[in-house]
Amino acid sequence: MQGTSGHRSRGSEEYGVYDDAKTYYASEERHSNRYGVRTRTYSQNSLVKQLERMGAQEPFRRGSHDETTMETGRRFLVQVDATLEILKNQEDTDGNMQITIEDNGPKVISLRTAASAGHNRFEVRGTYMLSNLLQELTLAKEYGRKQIILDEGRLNENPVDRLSRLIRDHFWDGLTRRIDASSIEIAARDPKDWTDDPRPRIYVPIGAPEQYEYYQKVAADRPELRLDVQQLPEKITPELIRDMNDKPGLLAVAVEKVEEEDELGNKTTSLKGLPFVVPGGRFNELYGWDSYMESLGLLIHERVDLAKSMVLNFCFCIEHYGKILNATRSYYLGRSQPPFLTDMALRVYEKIKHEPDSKEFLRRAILAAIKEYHSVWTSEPRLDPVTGLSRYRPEGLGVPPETEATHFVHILKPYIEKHKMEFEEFVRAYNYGEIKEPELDEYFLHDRAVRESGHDTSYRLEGVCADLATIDLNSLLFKYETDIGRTIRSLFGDKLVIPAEFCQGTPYQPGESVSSAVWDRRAKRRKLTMDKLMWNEEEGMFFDYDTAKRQRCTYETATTLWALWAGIATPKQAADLVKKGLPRFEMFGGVVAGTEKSRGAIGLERPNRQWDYPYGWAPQQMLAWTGLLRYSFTEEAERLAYKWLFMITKAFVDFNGVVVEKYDVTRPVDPHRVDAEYGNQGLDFKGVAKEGFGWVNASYVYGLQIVNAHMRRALGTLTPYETFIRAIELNNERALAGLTLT
Ligand SMILES: OC[C@H]1O[C@H](O[C@H]2O[C@H](CO)[C@@H](O)[C@H](O)[C@H]2O)[C@H](O)[C@@H](O)[C@@H]1O
Ligand SMILES: [Ca+2]
Repeated sequence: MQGTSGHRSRGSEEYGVYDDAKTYYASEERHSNRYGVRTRTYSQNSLVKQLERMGAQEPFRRGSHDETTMETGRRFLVQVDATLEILKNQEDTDGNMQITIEDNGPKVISLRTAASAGHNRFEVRGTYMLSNLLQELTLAKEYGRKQIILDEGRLNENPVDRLSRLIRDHFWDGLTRRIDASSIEIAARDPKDWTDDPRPRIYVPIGAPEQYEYYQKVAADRPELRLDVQQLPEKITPELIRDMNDKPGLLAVAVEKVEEEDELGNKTTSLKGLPFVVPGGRFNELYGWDSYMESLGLLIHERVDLAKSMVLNFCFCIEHYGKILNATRSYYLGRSQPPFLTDMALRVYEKIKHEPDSKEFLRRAILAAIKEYHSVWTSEPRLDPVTGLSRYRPEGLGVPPETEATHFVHILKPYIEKHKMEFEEFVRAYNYGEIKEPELDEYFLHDRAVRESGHDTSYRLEGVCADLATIDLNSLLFKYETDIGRTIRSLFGDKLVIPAEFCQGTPYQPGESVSSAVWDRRAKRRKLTMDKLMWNEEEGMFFDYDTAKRQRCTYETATTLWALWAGIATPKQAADLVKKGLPRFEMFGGVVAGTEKSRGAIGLERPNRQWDYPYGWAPQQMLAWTGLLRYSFTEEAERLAYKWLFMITKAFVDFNGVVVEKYDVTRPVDPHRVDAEYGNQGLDFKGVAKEGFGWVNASYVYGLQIVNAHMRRALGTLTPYETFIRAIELNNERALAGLTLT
């Protein structure tokens, strides 16, 4: 059985070229038996074959036929340490442990062939193959191999296949966490913990006493972990969240009961954490909207277990913390993130509906979403009582502790100078109300809202976010309303009873039942209000609405396309959005977060913000594609997906397998280079990338389902979109000219 993909069967002497690293490198036999081992190739996966099919020249010399056949492929006999040394000294000329197009080595290394018992040599050429060699050798070394028999197929693999395979077999597992004795030290690690003693710490809600007991036992059994276990009080206040800044920690999520047996056969019950996928890099906890995006990729890869358990973790968060959290760390307790629970639960349900407990799973998720809808999104302060629209407006106190150290320096500098204090001294005094600065209070009210919006940060939102009924949030709530209504009607006989534990913060009494009609009315009302206040007929786009100034905003944001995803646009509005709106956001690498005009001039005093032009983010792409398809704009969805996938694949090929958090979608050569705010995540690896970045991984596999087969092949040969489309048009013209009608 091959890792998680499971699509290869193997006889005792036959191995898969594309086995996951563990299967490939853990086998002693495969790498010692030079002659007995047969390796299957998947010729359709080979870059060589792709090039041949296109009539293009191979970028490297092929060896003699006695050493390679289409059946087996060429194999190399490689001494791991020595070859790694040569690669590093000769090819990694800038010494960053990656081989990229920026290295100036000779770009060629000669390897011994396995079939000649190391007698003959064959040259491996070019950045892509050499960087794949570096990646493979780094993995081989990690598995303790001194010598390997390496399939050439792993070096010249079609890059689309290689990246999809890495995501499926490696990246998801690399990003999966579980909060229990098996790996709590990994889940608890927090690169954003800037305190002097960043020890592992877990906060357990008052309603989960078994978990509190369990983690205390883990701490006692394994003192070397220095695990600090704390129980949260029942009421979580802004003051409490602020006080926890000195002792930041992980927040407990859902667990399941499991039976364990010791050596003597005694059975005991223990707890096992429900797994979740983290975004990656500095973000090592369960995030709100990242999880939804990740689940789209996980479901394609048949990792339903993971997507399902993330839904259950969200239910736990709503039940115990009152909301789906921005993420599960103490400093995120006061705020949420863009809500996607209903769509996520329905997609999981689609996959598991044949299972006996699937209806119960969906019922719990919908009940949790109803509670979240009322108690978080449509009650004050997030609700604007005048319009009935909602805003990102979380509660909190003081300066968010998790950002990079320099993030607020330019904001706080005048106040620090005014009070003649050191930076940290001022932050403390301000956080604890010893210094009153109402203007700063206002700034941080909006800053918290920006972070809740997921779009942290952007000039669209800075200094105003808590007042904005954004097109994104209100589209998402419209989707909640329609999803909840439809689910109650079609799956629960138009009657859903609200149990006591889901009533708090809602208008319902325990045992009261709800029907779909009220949800249909809510959706209808929201749509009418959004049409009236947010739609600009002339511009052909929805805009945010400022509930304080009572006026429509003018910042052009890609979130206008979320109206398509949610299904809130009429067919005419959708056509306008595509005709007038979309061209403003379409760049070389896909959809940009906002337009250059709206961002305005940037400079030393007004630095770049990561959710503005020229940056593009995975969720914006995925929602745009899905929305366009929903309204049958197939060509546009395919084109945008192609551009995004091309940019990611090209960076992956040219930069040693890199997959990052966000991209500069206007930059064809090195789009992964983003220096705004905390920089990019996913860049920091030695030799081989192990995780990619959660939502970009998902966008890659999701996007590959959007483009057609022809496009997928063209992506594999790194054909830029313009070249691809010209070839298609030429072909069409020829076909048209040759068409004879009888
Ligand atoms: O530490 C700074 C901020 O980091 C997070 O925001 C960014 O990463 C998140 C995880 O991928 C993502 O959900 C968000 O859209 C990004 O902007 C965090 O969510 C912020 O609250 C935090 O202040
Ligand atoms: Ca390098």
